[in-house]
Amino acid sequence: MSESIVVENASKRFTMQYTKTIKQMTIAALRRQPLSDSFLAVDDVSFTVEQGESIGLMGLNGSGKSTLLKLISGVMRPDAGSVLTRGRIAGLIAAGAGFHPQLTGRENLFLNAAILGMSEAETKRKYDQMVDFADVGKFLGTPVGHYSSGMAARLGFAVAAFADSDIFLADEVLAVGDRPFKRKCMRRMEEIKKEGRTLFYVSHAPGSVRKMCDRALVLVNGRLGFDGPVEEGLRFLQYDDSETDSDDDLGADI
Ligand SMILES: Nc1ncnc2c1ncn2[C@@H]1O[C@H](COP(=O)(O)OP(=O)(O)OP(=O)(O)O)[C@@H](O)[C@H]1O
Repeated sequence: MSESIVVENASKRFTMQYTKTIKQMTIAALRRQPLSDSFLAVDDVSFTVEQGESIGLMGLNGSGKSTLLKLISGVMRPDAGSVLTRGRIAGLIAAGAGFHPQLTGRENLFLNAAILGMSEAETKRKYDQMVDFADVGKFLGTPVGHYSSGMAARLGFAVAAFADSDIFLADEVLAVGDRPFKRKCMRRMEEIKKEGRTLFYVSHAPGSVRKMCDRALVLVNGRLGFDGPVEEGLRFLQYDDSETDSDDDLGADI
């Protein structure tokens, strides 16, 4: 096996600005209140993923999952440490990310495919599969700015899911999709996994992580609190099966 993702002591710091106007800054300075504060959204995180592994990235809201995914996808750079990836990366990090609101769904499909490194010929070859999967019907000719968040997610996921990639990242894409679409996404991710691609899947739903992933990473306030088997990760998180959310049975029905 070869290494697919190597994250070494990666940290990402964000700054929160408490004051916006000069007046607010002056008042804060006179009161000796801080003008801003910074914190580590990802704090000294290290792990290695082998090609073909399926990772479930879990953790409470605000624990740094999306930020870590952005570091892996290259959308953000770490302030310290390093993030190395091997091969092509595809995935959906946020619904509508990378879409141009004034371009139609069809135009955005070609644009997104090009951003993911697909040639025009490759996109044309996979066009029908992508359009079938997105299933946005007559809205394919409508500007994406008029799409609902679920529709934008469908189109984004469809392009990413059929692009050739070595690493597939999925962050909360399933959060905005309706139930049949979520099920379809889960089935497609199963296929992606079987194709030997590395899967990095952010989820709060134990059922789908159990079904999809062979390893769990759990972030706690930006730090890697757990790295190991999924069941142990769920126990670490203290996720109780009796209070599973509505997405959970999706893991069982695919
Ligand atoms: N661009 C940014 N600027 C400042 N703070 C940010 C930025 N992006 C995220 N944060 C903050 O960093 C922390 C981690 O956010 P992140 O979105 O990575 O968490 P998460 O684990 O994905 O949360 P959730 O489960 O709610 O999606 C949060 O406190 C968030 O407010």
